[in-house]
Amino acid sequence: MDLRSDAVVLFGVTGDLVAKKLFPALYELTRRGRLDMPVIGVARSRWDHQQLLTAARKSVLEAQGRVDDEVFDALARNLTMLSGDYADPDTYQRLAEALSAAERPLFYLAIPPAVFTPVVDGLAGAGLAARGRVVVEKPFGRDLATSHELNKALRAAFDPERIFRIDHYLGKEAVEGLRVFRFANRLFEPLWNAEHIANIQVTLAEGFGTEGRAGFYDRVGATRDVLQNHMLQVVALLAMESPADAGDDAYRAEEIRALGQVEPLSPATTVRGQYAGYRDETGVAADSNTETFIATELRINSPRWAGVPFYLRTGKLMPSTATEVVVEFKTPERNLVPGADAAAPEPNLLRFRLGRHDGISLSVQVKQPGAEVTAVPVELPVDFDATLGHRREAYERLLDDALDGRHLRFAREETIEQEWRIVEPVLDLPEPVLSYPRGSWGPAEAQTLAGRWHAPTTAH
Ligand SMILES: NC(=O)C1=CN([C@@H]2O[C@H](COP(=O)(O)OP(=O)(O)OC[C@H]3O[C@@H](n4cnc5c(N)ncnc54)[C@H](OP(=O)(O)O)[C@@H]3O)[C@@H](O)[C@H]2O)C=CC1
Ligand SMILES: O=C1O[C@H](COP(=O)(O)O)[C@@H](O)[C@H](O)[C@H]1O
Repeated sequence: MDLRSDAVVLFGVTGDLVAKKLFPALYELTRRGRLDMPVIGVARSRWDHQQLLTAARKSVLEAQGRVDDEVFDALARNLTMLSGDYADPDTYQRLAEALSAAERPLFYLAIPPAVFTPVVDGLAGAGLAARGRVVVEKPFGRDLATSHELNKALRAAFDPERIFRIDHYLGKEAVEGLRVFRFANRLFEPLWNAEHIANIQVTLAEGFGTEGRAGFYDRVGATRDVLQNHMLQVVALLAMESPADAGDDAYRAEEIRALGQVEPLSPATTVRGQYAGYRDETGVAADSNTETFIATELRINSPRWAGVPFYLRTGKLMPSTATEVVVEFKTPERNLVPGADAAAPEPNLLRFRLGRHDGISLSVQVKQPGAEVTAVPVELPVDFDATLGHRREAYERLLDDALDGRHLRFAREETIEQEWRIVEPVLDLPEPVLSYPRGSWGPAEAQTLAGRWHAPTTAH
């Protein structure tokens, strides 16, 4: 492993991501003795030191419900603020002075994608890129062509080994756990194919709207925000073949191969929606055609998945907040035991809950009590919090990894390129988005796409 970084620079320290995820991650790393180094917050806003500390404390309090003063004071001693314009070379000169004692700073770009390249250029101009690592947030570019351009700009400034492309779903224990479920259980592997699986559904539902990020969101939309990255990453883990060995490179190679077999999405089997009232939000264009919801059907050209649709849907202001995969198995070849009301028995459903209350459940048929022999589904649930105890948050794990120069849980360039290739046909479609009521599962047209969507079981 490479030497650990010895300073952190957070570009966009006044922003939503830092408030929601990065301050709590820094606090937790401090608690565990993993962050005794300078942390410099950079922004255009002219925050003083006290404003920075107030924001950091507030965000820890909101994330955890309490603040341990001893831990927070240790973090606060390392925090400093640097305000400046990203187009002004003076900003980077002042940063270079502040980092004069740091040999391996980590630069975290928690800023809108449009500013990634100017900041990378600024760091290179001040001689900071040569000895630093850079963490780039998603979405990585706006499409395949711009992701190539961004890679070019990053590679011109940073050694490839020092570039870390975040897809924070890779840092989630439950998402990483898909790999364990698939390859550490003999039970399901013989069934994991078109012969036994009817369809696979992935839902990333959010019960909230743009939460003050509408200006950013309106330029991005649901496809670029989460479908292109988080959801396709989950699909890759579900669909991949077993790797040649247990090494990380072998796993990543299989993921890339699986994505390479995914057909580009088709507008004909895609429904885009926008929640009612979205255009009235500050920062949203009055005639915005940005989708806050997308549902689509994905197909994989491989013997394992021939004829098996993967249905994906994501949206803001849905009935609940949940990220869930449902694997729907085919029903028995012969219908010997009817389900309720003499209908065919329900299919077995294997659910992976990947959100905050993560876990797994499997529905199986058991005998309905009574004189008749009929089937009724029951759930075999596992709740990870209750069974496995507390696990670290994704951003804490990823920040820790990046500080150590560990790439395992970061997205590869080829993965991101495949993801853009897959979504490209449904980006910026000219057809008007369909309006949907707040708190619904999107436009009516999306309801029939999957035949029958399985609603997530978690609401939190
Ligand atoms: N928020 C989230 O939940 C998540 C965000 N991300 C990604 O993280 C990155 C940051 O997201 P988020 O924090 O939500 O973004 P914000 O919209 O909150 O922006 C972050 C900061 O960037 C600065 N900024 C805004 N616009 C510009 C601009 N045009 N030029 C220069 N600076 C600007 C602002 O600070 P100031 O004006 O003070 O300089 C702002 O506080 C994005 O790439 C996003 O995709 C990824 C996962 C989740
Ligand atoms: O990257 C993003 O992800 C979050 C959802 O992440 P989760 O860990 O809460 O499931 C989403 O809300 C945000 O819009 C997007 O930028």
